[in-house]
Order: sequence, then C-alpha cells, then structure tokens
Amino acid sequence: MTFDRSIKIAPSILAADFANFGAECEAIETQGADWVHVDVMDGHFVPNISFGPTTCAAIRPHIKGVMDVHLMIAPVDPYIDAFAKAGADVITAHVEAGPHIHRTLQAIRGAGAKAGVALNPGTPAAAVEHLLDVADLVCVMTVNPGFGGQKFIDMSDKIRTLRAMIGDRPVHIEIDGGVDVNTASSVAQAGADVLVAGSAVFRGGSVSNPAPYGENIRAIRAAAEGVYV
Ligand SMILES: O=C(CO)[C@@H](O)[C@H](O)COP(=O)(O)O
Repeated sequence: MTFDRSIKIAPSILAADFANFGAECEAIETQGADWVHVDVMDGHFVPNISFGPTTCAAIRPHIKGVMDVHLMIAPVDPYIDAFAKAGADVITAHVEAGPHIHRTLQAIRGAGAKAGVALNPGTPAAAVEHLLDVADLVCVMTVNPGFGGQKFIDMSDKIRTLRAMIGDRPVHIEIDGGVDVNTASSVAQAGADVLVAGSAVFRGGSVSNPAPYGENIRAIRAAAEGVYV
C-alpha cells in the first residue's frame, strides 16, 4: 500500500447484499471504488452485530485493492492476528475501546497491517495527539457507530485540527458515516482523504445492475474534489 493524499472512496459493505458479499466487492471495485471498507461490530462496543474474521477471509479473494477493516469491538487485541491473517490491509481500532490504544496500534503494525485509530463524535482530536507516530490512519466518525444510514454529524473542526496535527506525516484522515454528495465536499475541504460511504454508494444498484454504484462513486468523488456533476 503506497501513501498519497488523493481522494479515495471506500464503500462500506454494511450497505451491501449480505447474501452476496463476494460479488458486491467485485462490483464496487469494477465501478471505481478505491478501498473496500468492512465494518466489524460486536454487539458490545456498539449496539449491533455484523461479521468477523471468517467473513473477511471469505471476501478477501474478491477484493483486488485495499481491504479496510474497521473494528467496532472491545476488546481488540485478542482478535488482531485473526483479522491480519484474514488479509486486512488496514485494521482500525477505536480509541474508546480500551486503555492501551498505543499498544494496540503497535500490535496491528506488528501483525503486518496498517494501523488505524478511530474517534467517536464525542472524542476530541487531542486523544490521538501522542499516537500519530504509531498510526497510519485516523478515522473520524461522523455518526455514532453501529448502524449505516444515519444522519451526518459535522466534525469539520475536528478534521481541521487533525490535519494540522498530522502535518507531513504519512497518516490518512478517513471520514465514516453519512458521507454523500452533500457532505463529501466539506470533509474533503477540511483535510480528509478517505471517504467511507455505505448507503450513498449502494443506493439504487445491485450486483445485476451495478452501474448506479459507479454513478454514486463518481458523484461523491466529484463533490469531494470540488467538481460538481
Ligand atoms: O461504521 C459505520 C457505522 O457504524 C459506517 O461505516 C457506516 O456503515 C457508513 O454507512 P453510511 O452512513 O454511509 O450509510
């Protein structure tokens, strides 16, 4: 995985057809997705249950690019190796998920993946200030995690603060929750480069009619890059 700050669209398969993950991953990549975002939920850290490392391993052969795994679980550390072995390129853990996030990020890198740290809407940017040398990505939640299709919460100030804090370090800023053609521009302007979008990408399409996925991805990308279509 090489680092750059260009806009990357990462569809969340939480909004895909759960009976057809492999084909859905292939469809979104064919339609222009840069990364595939995989939301892992445990029914404990967040009030919803999605899937685990076995599902990640099953979809891995259907993803040519980056598999971006967002762990909404606590504890995290006992499961890092399983997600790394499942083929995750990026593993993101929440700063709120345990007392030793620095150790967790080191363990993710030690397992051979890029290390991401996520911040819930109520957690300030300062929570990652001393983690930026052990992190490859900071994920700013723009919804309270647990469900797709929620209303976007404006975190522009936090994104700007993080962007300044990161400086020249090769650390991505990812935005997750409620990203669509209306919200992509403000988060990109504030300094985000990875935009996770679930419902706004999968809306209107299917594996047998994937063209809307491409239209949705292009529209979000254009909004983020400042060129409205
Ligand atoms: O992690 C989460 C929710 O917890 C997100 O990845 C959502 O799944 C994004 O979905 P939309 O808000 O784009 O529908």
